Amino acid sequence: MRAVHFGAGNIGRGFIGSLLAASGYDVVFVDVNEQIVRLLKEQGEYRVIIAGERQEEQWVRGVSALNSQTERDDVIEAIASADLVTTAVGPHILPVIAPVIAAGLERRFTVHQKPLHVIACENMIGGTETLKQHVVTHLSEAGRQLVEECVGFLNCAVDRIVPNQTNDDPLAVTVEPFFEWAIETKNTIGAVPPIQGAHFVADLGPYIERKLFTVNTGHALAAYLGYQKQYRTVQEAMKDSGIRESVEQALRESGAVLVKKHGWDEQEHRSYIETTIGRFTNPSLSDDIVRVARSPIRKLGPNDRLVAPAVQYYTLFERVPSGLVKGIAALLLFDETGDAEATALQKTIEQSGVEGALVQYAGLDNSHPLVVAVKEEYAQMKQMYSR
Ligand SMILES: NC(=O)c1ccc[n+]([C@@H]2O[C@H](COP(=O)([O-])OP(=O)(O)OC[C@H]3O[C@@H](n4cnc5c(N)ncnc54)[C@H](O)[C@@H]3O)[C@@H](O)[C@H]2O)c1
Ligand SMILES: O=P(O)(O)OC[C@@H](O)[C@@H](O)[C@H](O)[C@H](O)CO
Repeated sequence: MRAVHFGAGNIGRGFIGSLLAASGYDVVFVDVNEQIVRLLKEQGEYRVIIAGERQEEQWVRGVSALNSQTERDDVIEAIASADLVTTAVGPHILPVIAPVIAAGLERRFTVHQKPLHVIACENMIGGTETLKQHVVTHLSEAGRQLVEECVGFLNCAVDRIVPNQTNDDPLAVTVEPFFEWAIETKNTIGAVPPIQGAHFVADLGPYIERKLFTVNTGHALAAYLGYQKQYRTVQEAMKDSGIRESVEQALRESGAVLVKKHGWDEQEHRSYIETTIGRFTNPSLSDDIVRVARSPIRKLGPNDRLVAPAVQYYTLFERVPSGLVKGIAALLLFDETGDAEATALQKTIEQSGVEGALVQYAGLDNSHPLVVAVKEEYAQMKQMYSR
């Protein structure tokens, strides 16, 4: 079996590539990072270090790599003969890789019409569906028809904390022990792709929301509040009792939504939250706040980790969720100059105010009670944390 995986970064090497190789796939990584591509080609293997109480190492073997910019034709051929195409590139890169995936599919259809599955492993609701929409715009009419018959685009939820890191060996990647990969079976063509350790579910909705609105919501609170208090890592921020209490408050709020909406068992969900907080405090990991806080405009989106649970909480319980509001206000204060979205967000706030940013990026009506609450919280925080 052959898998073509776009994005040989943290989650690509540290999670998806490792699980696919363990499942018997020859993994071909596709990336634009020249050094990583060269080393993967030269070495054909890399190390995953599992940072638990004991450090364990796993070797991922039998891998190769291609550069999507300079070896486009080879990427097309690899897709033509693949059984699985996966991605972990970041939501904003999906439209960038869509043309080469479409070209690979067109090439494939001229040779054979065997089933293929595509799975985008990004932190977003409907990630693979979004990728499909981008891919389809680059296909011929015949290609579009064949995609419906032969290519299963499967949404998924992917969970493993893999911090940014610099290692002596640039291919080695340190990961947390926990992982979860839930894949929706709805659009499979024939049998589900054999992936050891993945969890196949008929309806991904409850799983992606549980993950995004717990792990990523809590992470966002820790990162944006931690940034204001000038901590460097999530682990440092979580030692601050005020921040930890805000994280817990936000997760009680998003948890109330998840339990009511999806029928998750309340006790089970409480223990899911506890496990999540334990993961944030893992002393063997050092996760930069700036990584977790990255791309604040995306994270302020109406379907993302802060605004979606906050709006749903307000709709279900007719109360403003104070923890989530703190997270949104702190996000609006995130002004890291190395982050292009943070810079753009600060510019919008300068020009249109907090209200303008919430209308533009979060899709909120300016009369929504959340807008009022976020504005108040933002003003207080700005005063408290002004540097
Ligand atoms: N790191 C985590 O803890 C984690 C966990 C779960 C999900 N995710 C999700 O996985 C995705 C990737 O995150 P990450 O942390 O691995 O990021 P990353 O920056 O470490 O990796 C992204 C990789 O994509 C590559 N890339 C960029 N443009 C490309 C292109 N045009 N073609 C091919 N490759 C390209 C980059 O060079 C990089 O190697 C994101 O959607 C993220 O939300 C991350
Ligand atoms: O990848 P992002 O930018 O959507 O979110 C940052 C982190 O919260 C995220 O990468 C987590 O580490 C990951 O989602 C854990 O599974």
